[in-house]
Amino acid sequence: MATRVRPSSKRCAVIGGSGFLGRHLVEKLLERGYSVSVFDIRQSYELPGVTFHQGDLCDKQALLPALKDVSLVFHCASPAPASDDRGLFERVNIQGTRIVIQACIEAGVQKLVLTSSASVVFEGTDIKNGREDLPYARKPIDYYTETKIEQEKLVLEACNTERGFLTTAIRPHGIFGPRDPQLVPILVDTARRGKMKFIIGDGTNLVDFTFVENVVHGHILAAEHLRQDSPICGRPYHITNDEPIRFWDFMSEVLVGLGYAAPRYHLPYSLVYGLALLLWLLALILRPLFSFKPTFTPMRVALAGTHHYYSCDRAKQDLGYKPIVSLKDGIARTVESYPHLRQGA
Ligand SMILES: NC(=O)C1=CN([C@@H]2O[C@H](COP(=O)(O)OP(=O)(O)OC[C@H]3O[C@@H](n4cnc5c(N)ncnc54)[C@H](OP(=O)(O)O)[C@@H]3O)[C@@H](O)[C@H]2O)C=CC1
Ligand SMILES: CC(C)CCC[C@@H](C)[C@H]1CC[C@H]2C3=C(CC[C@]12C)[C@@]1(C)CCC(=O)C[C@@H]1CC3
Repeated sequence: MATRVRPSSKRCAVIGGSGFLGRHLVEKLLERGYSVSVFDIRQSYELPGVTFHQGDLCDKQALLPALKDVSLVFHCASPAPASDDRGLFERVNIQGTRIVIQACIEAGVQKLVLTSSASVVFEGTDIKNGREDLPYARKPIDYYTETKIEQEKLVLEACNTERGFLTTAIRPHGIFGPRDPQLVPILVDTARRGKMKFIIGDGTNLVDFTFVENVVHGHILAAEHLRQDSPICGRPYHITNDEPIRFWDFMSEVLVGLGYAAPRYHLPYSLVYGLALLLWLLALILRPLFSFKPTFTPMRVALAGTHHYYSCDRAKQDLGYKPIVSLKDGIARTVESYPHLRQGA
C-alpha cells in the first residue's frame, strides 16, 4: 500500500502569488526558509525557490499539482476591485474559492489562510475602530465586496479541527507599497488629468492605510500560529498599520512626495456621491453603445469621504501582531519606489 508523504511544514503555496500582495508574501516566505509553489493566472517574475503553476483557480485539475506536498496555502487571488464584472467576481471569488477549499482537502493541505478584506463590514457609512464582531455588510457597496463576504464565510466555515483542516482569514485595509498597481497609479493618473484638486467632505475622515510588509507579517503570523487548539481557527483578523490617518492627508503626502500639488478645495460629500452615482448609472445604461470608466465611482467616493478604520487588538492578542513598518516609513519607501510616476518623469 502506498504511504502518504506528510507534507513538509516549510513547503507552502501562494494562490495569486504573481499579484502585488502575493509577490511580497512569496519574497518574505523565501527569506524565512519556505519553499513556495505559486499558482496564478499569469506569471510576472521568476525567483529561485519558487515553482510557478499558471492557471485559473476555478480549474481544480490545474490547481491540484500546485498543492502537491504542501501543508500550508495562502489564497490571495481576486479580480481587481475596480472591475465592474459581477459574473467574474462570482466565478472567481465564490465558485473559485469553493474549488480552492476542495482542492486543499483533496491534496491533504492542513492550513488555509485567506486574504479577505476589512471592507466586508463596510456599507459606505462611518466605521470607527471597527472590531471583527461587526456584522457583514447587509448592503455591500459593490460586487467586489459582496463576493469577498461570501468568500470569507466559505473559508471560515470550512475550518474543521477534527479533520485537521484549519482555516483563518486576514482582513487588511488599504494596502500600499512598492509595486502596488492600483492606489498610487490611480492617484497619480487622476492628478495628471487635473482631477485631484478637490477634497470630498471636510477632509477630517480617518482611514487605515496598511503598508504591504505589515500585511505580509500578519499573514505569516496567522499561518504559524494556526494550530488545532488555537483561537485563530475559523476566525477573521484585521491587520492594519494601527495608525489611522486622515484620508486626504495620506493622499496629499503621496502626491506631494511625487511632486504634485495637494488637493485644496472642498466639495460637499453628498453632492459628489450623488454625481458619482449618476455617472455610474449612465455608464451602465450606455455600456452597449460605448464604454467609459468614471474615476470617481460611488465606491471610491464613499471610501474617500467617510471614516473607516479598524481595531487590530484581536490580532495583537492572538497572533502577537504589531506593525513592523510605520506609516511614515511606509509612505517614504512607497514614494521612492515610483520614480516613473513623479511629476515631469
Ligand atoms: N489591495 C488592497 O488594498 C486590498 C486587497 N485585498 C485583497 O488582497 C488580495 C490581493 O490583492 P492585490 O495583491 O492587491 O491584487 P492583485 O490583483 O495584485 O493580485 C491578485 C492576483 O490574483 C490573480 N488572479 C485573478 N484571478 C485569478 C484566477 N481566476 N486564477 C488565478 N489567479 C487569479 C491576478 O491576476 P490578474 O492580475 O491577471 O487578474 C493577480 O495576479 C485580494 O484577495 C484582495 O481582495 C484586501 C484588502 C485591501
Ligand atoms: C480618485 C481618488 C478619490 C481616490 C484614489 C485612490 C483610490 C484608488 C484608493 C483609495 C482607497 C483605496 C482602497 C481600495 C482600492 C484603491 C482605493 C480606492 C480597496 C477598495 C482595495 C480592495 C479592498 O479590499 C479595500 C480597499 C479600500 C481602500
